[in-house]
Amino acid sequence: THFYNRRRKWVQSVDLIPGPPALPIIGNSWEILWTFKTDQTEAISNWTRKYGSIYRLWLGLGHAVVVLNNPEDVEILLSGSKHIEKSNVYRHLHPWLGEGLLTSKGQKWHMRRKLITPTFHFRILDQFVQVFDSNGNILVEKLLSTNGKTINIHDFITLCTLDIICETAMGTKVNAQQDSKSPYVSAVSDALLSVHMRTMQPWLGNDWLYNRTEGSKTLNAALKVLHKYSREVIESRRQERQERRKGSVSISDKDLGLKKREAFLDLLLEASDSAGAALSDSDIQEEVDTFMFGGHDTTAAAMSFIFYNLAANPEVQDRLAEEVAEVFGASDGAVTSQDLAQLKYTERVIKESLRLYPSVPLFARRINEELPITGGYVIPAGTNALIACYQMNRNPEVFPDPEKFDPDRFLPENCTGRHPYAYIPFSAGPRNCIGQKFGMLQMKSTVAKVVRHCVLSLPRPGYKPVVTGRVILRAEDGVQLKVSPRKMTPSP
Ligand code: HEM
Repeated sequence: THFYNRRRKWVQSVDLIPGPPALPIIGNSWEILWTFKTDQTEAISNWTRKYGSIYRLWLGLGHAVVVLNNPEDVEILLSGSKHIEKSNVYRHLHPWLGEGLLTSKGQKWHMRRKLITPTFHFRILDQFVQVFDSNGNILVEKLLSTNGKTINIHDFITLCTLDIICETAMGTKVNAQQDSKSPYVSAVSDALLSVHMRTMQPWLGNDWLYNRTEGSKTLNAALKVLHKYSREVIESRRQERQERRKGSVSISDKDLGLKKREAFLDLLLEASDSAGAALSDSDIQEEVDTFMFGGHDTTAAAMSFIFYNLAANPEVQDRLAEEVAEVFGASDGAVTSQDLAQLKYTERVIKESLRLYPSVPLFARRINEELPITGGYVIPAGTNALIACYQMNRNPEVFPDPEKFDPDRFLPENCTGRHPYAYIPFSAGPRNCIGQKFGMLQMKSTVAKVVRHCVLSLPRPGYKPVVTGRVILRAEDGVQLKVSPRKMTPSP
């Protein structure tokens, strides 16, 4: 009776928050599954239009989630250090990422975040600019070799961002752009798809059921390849460091370029040695796998949509091309982070594209202690709070005419007065995206490189990719575009 009364009180406190009528046991999940097929984005957009800035959903089997769309509430949740635990859905990532930065909690997360933050210092990011640049050159070459045929540009960009993250996170080259059929590249794509599909089918949250599916077998096979690769890289790097300390290693000239640059992995090994917080190889593996996961699919999705927006808005593409020509002139010399810092319009284009197509459309926190928010509402302990970034970014009160692609929304003068939590594609507060600066720098470099050499156009007038909310925002059939060479303006 005691349990029943407590449960009843809890259900009542959740139901003080408005929301769609829910069926017994399956709650509102049927609406996602039947009415909206597998697209949570559409479902949440509909509910947001109907219920506004806060509403609750029953996800089935008594699980409740509170969706927050009001920047003030989002700030209350994210700015403090109390509610930093991720929601249960993130456990689908555990088989791949273990308890790395993205999925860990409590003391472990605090300790790791402190240890890893300095590895993203801008001086360290500077040394990656050359990696962005050289991989951008290969991307341009690959894009131009399509000779104006309609392509799914997302496939090309994913291989490029995978090459970049391997080189910067592990200091190794998988040459994905040159060898897209390699077992490593296929394993990344299989693992991503399996995780995406599991999150779309709530009943597969049950491990017993999931372990009997084909998806689980594909995931396990892919993880074997991925984990073996990162484990071997870590082992050999640790050994190399030890030998170097003993002064017995000689590096060939060919390797020198790659070795001189410290990858995140080297910095983690360094930090682990010097901070006295020795991390085991499997601790380091969790973090390296986390960078691999968080650091390439997000930027690939973002850039696919940026290129779509540029193709759909030729005047924006021309203006961006002008800026790139101004900064780089006819020079084909090495790009520096100072050059990239001058690309202000490019930066606004990226921000505006992330507004309409945020790579992480939803993120969620576990509420362990009741949280009072605005309007007299209280989010009860034992629920999850969901930040619906995709929907917040299309709120017409914050972004008038929200479907319009207008990079000037991010001119400094147009940002004044906008609530700082109204636009947070990289999340905000102590548990925000640690790779934000890295991601922005990489996107600026690649977008500028592509627009400098290519003209992007739509496959047919009025084409618009159909988005589907998975863990990372995707276009249903990829992002279809045509690429042709851009005539360089002759230097004066
Ligand atoms: C367009 C690019 C990117 C976007 C939009 C993005 C977005 C986000 C968001 C929204 C979160 C918070 C997720 C949550 O609360 O569950 C996050 C966390 C994280 N991101 Fe990114 N990200 C991007 C690029 C990157 C890159 C390039 C890296 C690594 C090199 C990275 C590594 C991480 C990590 C490790 C976390 C977890 C941080 C923590 O919990 O302490 N991200 N990202």
